Amino acid sequence: MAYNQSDPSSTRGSISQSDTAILEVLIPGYTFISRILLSYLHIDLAAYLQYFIALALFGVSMRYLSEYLTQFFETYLVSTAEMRLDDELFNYFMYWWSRQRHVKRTNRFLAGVRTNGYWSDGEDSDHEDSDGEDDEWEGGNGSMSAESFDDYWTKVINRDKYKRLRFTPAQGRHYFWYQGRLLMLDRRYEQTTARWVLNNEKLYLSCLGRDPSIIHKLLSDAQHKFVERDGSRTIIYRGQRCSSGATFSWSRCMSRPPRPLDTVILDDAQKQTFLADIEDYLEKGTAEWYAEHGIPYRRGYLLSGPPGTGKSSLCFAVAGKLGLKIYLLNLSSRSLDEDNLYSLFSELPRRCILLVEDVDTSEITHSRGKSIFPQSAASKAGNLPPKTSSPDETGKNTSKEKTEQTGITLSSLLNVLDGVAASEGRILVMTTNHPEKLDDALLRAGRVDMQIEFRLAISEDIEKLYQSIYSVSREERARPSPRRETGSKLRLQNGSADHGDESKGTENLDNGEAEENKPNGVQGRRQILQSRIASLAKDFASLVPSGEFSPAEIQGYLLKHKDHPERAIREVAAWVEDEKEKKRAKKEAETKAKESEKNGS
Ligand SMILES: Nc1ncnc2c1ncn2[C@@H]1O[C@H](COP(=O)(O)OP(=O)(O)OP(=O)(O)O)[C@@H](O)[C@H]1O
Repeated sequence: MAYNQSDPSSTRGSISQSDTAILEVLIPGYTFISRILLSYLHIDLAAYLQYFIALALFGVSMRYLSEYLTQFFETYLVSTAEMRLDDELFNYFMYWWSRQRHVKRTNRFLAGVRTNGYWSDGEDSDHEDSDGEDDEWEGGNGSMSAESFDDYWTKVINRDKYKRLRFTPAQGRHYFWYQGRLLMLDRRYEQTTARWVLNNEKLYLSCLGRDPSIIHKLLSDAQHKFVERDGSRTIIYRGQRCSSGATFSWSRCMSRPPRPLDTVILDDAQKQTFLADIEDYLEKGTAEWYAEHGIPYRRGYLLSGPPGTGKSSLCFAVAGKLGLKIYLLNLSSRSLDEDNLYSLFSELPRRCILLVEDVDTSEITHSRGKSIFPQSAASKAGNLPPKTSSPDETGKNTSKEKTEQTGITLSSLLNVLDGVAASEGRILVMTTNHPEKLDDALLRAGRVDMQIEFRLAISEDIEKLYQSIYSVSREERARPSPRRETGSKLRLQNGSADHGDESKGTENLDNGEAEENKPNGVQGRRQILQSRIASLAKDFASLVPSGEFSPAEIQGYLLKHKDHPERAIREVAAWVEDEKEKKRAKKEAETKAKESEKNGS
């Protein structure tokens, strides 16, 4: 470029006016800056321009090169696993991570006290955090003096004040060693436009080399640690919107100790039939048998009966006995639509219990009056009560309205239950207080293969309930020492059921350690206690009318006297009268409300 002395712009260096204009576009303010530099510092920017351009080009090419090299490195020389927040693996990994020593040394972490996130799901946090503190409470001789309660309670309250701190890796990259290999964890929060998604997180776990086996090993180690922690607990999942916000998925909501089947009081034959049927269904070879006969491998049960009669308890106990996970589905969820329902069903594992509680509360399951399906086998056999009313008959609930209210229709539900694309291997358990409200199509054989009717407690059940509340537990009976004996709290009088003053001649097993050395030691005393309880149970059952109260109501009453079996007998007559009166009053109020509604309309 020629240097032109006559041109005033030539003072800006050996570039033409058009070049300056281009530079002005590329670097806004170039003319102004170059003039300032020239006037005050006598620096001609144009003289250095080629160096600046070369530097910029070098910078850009280095950036592209580094991006290319990083991409090349990550694609061909690094193995990476991606974990999503709504996948259980995310929890496994976080749990594993929290137990590693390097976590304590890391200087970037996310700290919080939230107990319902990641691995500490609901109840689990208690189970994980208690660290045997209950042992301290039940230690000693088992006597429950006011002082020992105060001590215990102070401890509990103090512990609850200080929620456990939880540390998880902060957003960004973390390097750590695992089995002699350097690994990298990258935690990222990804942007989402969905309003309801709070936390769209992902974890990326990488190792050097194209062989990802060390990652597989770590993840399987994490899974083992997590599953071992669960032990024999029954795990419960809930269908809910997943972190991406678009679909529904199953997320673990809690785990509970398994409930022994014999604590569910129900007609023995019914209980055994139910269990045997499920066992037969899960037996080796059954799936092949179904396939050979062209029958879809699915089984459905309907547990019906008044509230508080043990429907959910039976399902939970069976799941615990067979080690099955429970998947809870709420059909009334407004955000659940047909596609989500399909995706939830397709995600069900092969062996699990799909529990739909109170199925009648979702309007879509109600009878449509005139069923387009043939009458169910169960109804034909007379197992189901006749239908009393149909929402369609009143003209109030059309199928369109039902869809709008719940997001799914009966036909989509029927299709996921046993349509062509329906999942196989699961056990469907539906519970209801009103089987008569349910649509025939939902109850037809293939969808519901067995119905179990639960009843209000009859004398036999009442006796069993009493025994189960006051008897020494199985675990305690097996234990040689009476240290943790629940029975030790029982206040019983000598001799048979005595309805007198319990403070006189009260017998308990508080001094069990010393008693063990006596000829008729603790075991003998326990047997005596058991037979006393059995005889008291008969007395109790004779005072409670058969078939009037649910097991839940009786259990509720007994719990008020859980340490006083004889007092429970003494006061039961008054309780029965009181409850009857309440029920009468409630019924009257309902009848009046109905009548006034009738008169009003
Ligand atoms: N048959 C039973 N045997 C033992 N316990 C029972 C029984 N029925 C109810 N209970 C007790 O009553 C409580 C409620 O029981 P559960 O939830 O199983 O009743 P449900 O029939 O499912 O009630 P709902 O119809 O209202 O859902 C539980 O604490 C359970 O221990």
